[in-house]
Amino acid sequence: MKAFEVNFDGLVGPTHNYAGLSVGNVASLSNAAQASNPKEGAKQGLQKMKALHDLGLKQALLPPLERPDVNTLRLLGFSGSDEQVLTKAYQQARQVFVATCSASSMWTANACTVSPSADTLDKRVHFTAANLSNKFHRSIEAPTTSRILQSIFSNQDYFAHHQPLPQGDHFGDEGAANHTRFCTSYGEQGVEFFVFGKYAFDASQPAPKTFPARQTYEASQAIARLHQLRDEKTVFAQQNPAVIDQGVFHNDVIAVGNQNVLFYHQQAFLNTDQVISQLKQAFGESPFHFVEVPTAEVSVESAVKSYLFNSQLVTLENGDMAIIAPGECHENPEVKNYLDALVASDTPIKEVKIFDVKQSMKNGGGPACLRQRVVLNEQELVHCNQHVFMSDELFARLNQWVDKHYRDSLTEADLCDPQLLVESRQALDELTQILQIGSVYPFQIA
Ligand SMILES: NCCC[C@H](NC(=O)CCC(=O)O)C(=O)O
Repeated sequence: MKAFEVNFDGLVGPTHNYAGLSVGNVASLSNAAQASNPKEGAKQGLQKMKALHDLGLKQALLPPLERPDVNTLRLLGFSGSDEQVLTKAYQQARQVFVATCSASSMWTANACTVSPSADTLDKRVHFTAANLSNKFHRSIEAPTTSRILQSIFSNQDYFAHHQPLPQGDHFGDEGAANHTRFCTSYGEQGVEFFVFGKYAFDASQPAPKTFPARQTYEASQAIARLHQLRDEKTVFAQQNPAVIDQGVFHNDVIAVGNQNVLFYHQQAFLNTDQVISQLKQAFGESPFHFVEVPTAEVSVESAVKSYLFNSQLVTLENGDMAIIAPGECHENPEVKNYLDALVASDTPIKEVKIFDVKQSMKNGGGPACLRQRVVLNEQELVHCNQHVFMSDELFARLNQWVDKHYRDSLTEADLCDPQLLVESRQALDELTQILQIGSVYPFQIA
């Protein structure tokens, strides 16, 4: 049966902000406390979604989470009216407060790991919302993310949902940012590739020294078990700890794959030769393209600054592949030269399309972070919520919705403005109606 890769982009939320919350993520720390522009952020994201839709790709979206997260603040002992909860938290525990305001749900690559039905033993599409244990501000995302995923993919004949892995460092799971699927065509059995940062239960193994390894080997193994993947079609690889210490906090900051192409930096993996031979063996006879970017042409520093590898690698209608890259890739001469040479060389990657997603980039999220890939066959496609799919009408409707509800400047002090909470809840309530996803937010189900 014919199958498609659907990109579910995260919509930038009405309280999009820069709080400097992610140690190990260079952009997040260096832009801390700058004023953000939620309206511009949402529109940049919508432009990218519309452009991919116009290219003939299947494009959908996931709504942002409610922030500030008043419920979490209540769990932490702040009480009274919602307004009082915000004020007390801001005054008494400012850093805790800003963590509950994070823009981070927009990076839907981290929302979950998805295994297409062609790869799973029960032939259902499997979803596990990521526990995002390594960062407090992200560890509070999973419950609402799960509700949203279950609402969009509700038919249990086709879709299986697992609970997030247990919280805590040992099973730290960052979702699809550390997971890639290779295949000849999307509907056929593929190879699932899990990249982890460290072994949680074996301290004798190599691990980064300065910055945290967010994804563990044991978490990746657990996801593969839950998703009923075949051993011979699953490959686990360790990220090079040295690049984690240079700001490569997820594998998707240093590698991206699509169909039979792995585009990666020379220093991405701990044992590259072994990774290549395991992937070849799991993939079988069909041709596989390893497009390795040498350090001599693009340094790790340039890769981290430009987010070259945090591009989307997509298959166009004519079968060629295109890189959907952030504008920063054309501002960096090393990276621009590399890309110019790449599209002229003999690989399936024939085009580079540049997008301005600066509002996201300032928090360390490029085009790849902004999307969750869900491979769906024709039947699965008709059994999921149709109202989250991009169309000319939805694009126009969401731009109007952003114009109506979003501010164009937000500072830390604004985040405890009770009026902002009211505005955001109105916006999200309306959004759930536009997307017809039912009541998913804590303020709707309390
Ligand atoms: N896949 C991209 C994720 C980026 C995300 N940034 C953040 O959470 C920064 C938020 C802030 O600093 O306000 C992270 O590091 O997990």
